[in-house]
Amino acid sequence: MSVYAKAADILDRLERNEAAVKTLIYNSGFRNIKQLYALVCNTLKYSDVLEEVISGTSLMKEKKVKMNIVKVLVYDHLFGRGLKCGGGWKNLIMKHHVRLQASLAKLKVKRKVCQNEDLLQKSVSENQGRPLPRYARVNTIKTTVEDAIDYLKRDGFTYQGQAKSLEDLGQLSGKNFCSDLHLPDLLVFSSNTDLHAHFLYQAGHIILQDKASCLPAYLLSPPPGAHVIDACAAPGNKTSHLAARMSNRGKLFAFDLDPKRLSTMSTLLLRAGVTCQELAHMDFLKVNPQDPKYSQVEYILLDPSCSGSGIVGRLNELTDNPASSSEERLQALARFQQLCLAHALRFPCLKRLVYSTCSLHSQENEDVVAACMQQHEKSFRLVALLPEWPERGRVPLTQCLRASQSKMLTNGFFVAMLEKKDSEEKAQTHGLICSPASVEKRKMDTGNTVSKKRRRK
Ligand SMILES: C[S@@+](CC[C@H](N)C(=O)[O-])C[C@H]1O[C@@H](n2cnc3c(N)ncnc32)[C@H](O)[C@@H]1O
Repeated sequence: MSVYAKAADILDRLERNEAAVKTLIYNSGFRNIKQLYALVCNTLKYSDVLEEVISGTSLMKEKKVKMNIVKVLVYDHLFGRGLKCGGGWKNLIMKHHVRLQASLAKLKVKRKVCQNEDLLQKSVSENQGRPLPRYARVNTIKTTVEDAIDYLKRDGFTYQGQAKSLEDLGQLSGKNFCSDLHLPDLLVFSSNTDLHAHFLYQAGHIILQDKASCLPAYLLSPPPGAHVIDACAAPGNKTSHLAARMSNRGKLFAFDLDPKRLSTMSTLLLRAGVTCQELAHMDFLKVNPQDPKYSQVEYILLDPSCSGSGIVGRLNELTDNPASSSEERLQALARFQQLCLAHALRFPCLKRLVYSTCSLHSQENEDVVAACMQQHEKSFRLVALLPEWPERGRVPLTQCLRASQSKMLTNGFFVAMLEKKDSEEKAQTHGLICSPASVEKRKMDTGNTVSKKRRRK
């Protein structure tokens, strides 16, 4: 039986509640379990998207076709690796190819997204448990926080002032909104607020960005006029945030390997009024740190590809499978992340670097940073970040920050900041690091073993 027939059969059985997905797959007797697992799980994740796309065509009016076989075929055709079959099924899909593409494009316009993945996240997150508040970062290149608040008030929203606790964020309802308690340019709305059609978003005055993903540029905090690298930049929310921190002055070199994501990024930066960027379709690992072009680069933001396990609504129970977060895959990602981090530290004038992921796995977070620090501890220190942020990196790396849905009402996230030891400009000057007293207190609270070792020395 082909993988498509097998996957459709498993979807039928799931609908009949015959067993859990993993059980059905492992008991299927199919030779390539990994391939089958990926196809079934991805079809499930895209299920409502697929149904809507298919309903925009006359595919289901064809004789003897059933929904689940059509779903797996359309999944692979539109979102997967392309159909790996011939004969009747391929002919069927190809006959409806143009309609399918048109229906997909229509759905993207309707949901106001550019990427297939965004379609997925939106559809999945809408069906998930406790919803997160909605965050909007005020784009200070185009407006001020005060003007954005005034505009929203005139538009029927009720401003509640600055939040005093995380509970204030979780309790927002209706058209109430507030300023965030940690990040100064961030406004917080109730979970059912959709600002995609709002003038402030359409005009680039606000950027709809999860709170945790605002941390890297906020913490790196390059001053106006600085030379900065955004190493893995697309689709560019953090790039536009960096530009705002730089008051749109200086040089912002942004690299990405994916041309489609880069083109989305150009649109996003244009809307945000960013002009200090220089985008390059390039492998960051091949960017030469000795190139005179980068001789003044003092700040690097490194937000490399990761497992994405922190994204709320990714159906973690499904993605926790051999195809997506196997130890093998995590190790490959961690190797790539380590290479990027080591490469970034080769830029001769680097003063400060922020490393971030939207992963929950310590293999991609603390382990990557700890391995790098072992190699570079003579020249770089790990900066202890935001004393008021309660969720910390896992011991011993409590200088770093973590964020999670349950504790911080954000997507799962990790941030570390490395600073050159002889750097004249200290993060302290930006008020972004812990005072010595609060670091000491946290060391005592967490039993920071690194600090203990240092003390022993
Ligand atoms: C987590 S995403 C970055 C998100 C982005 N920082 C933002 O906030 O919008 C990781 C990006 O790294 C890019 N990437 C992966 N490998 C790369 C490499 N070797 N060089 C440059 N970019 C790379 C991917 O195409 C992807 O767009």
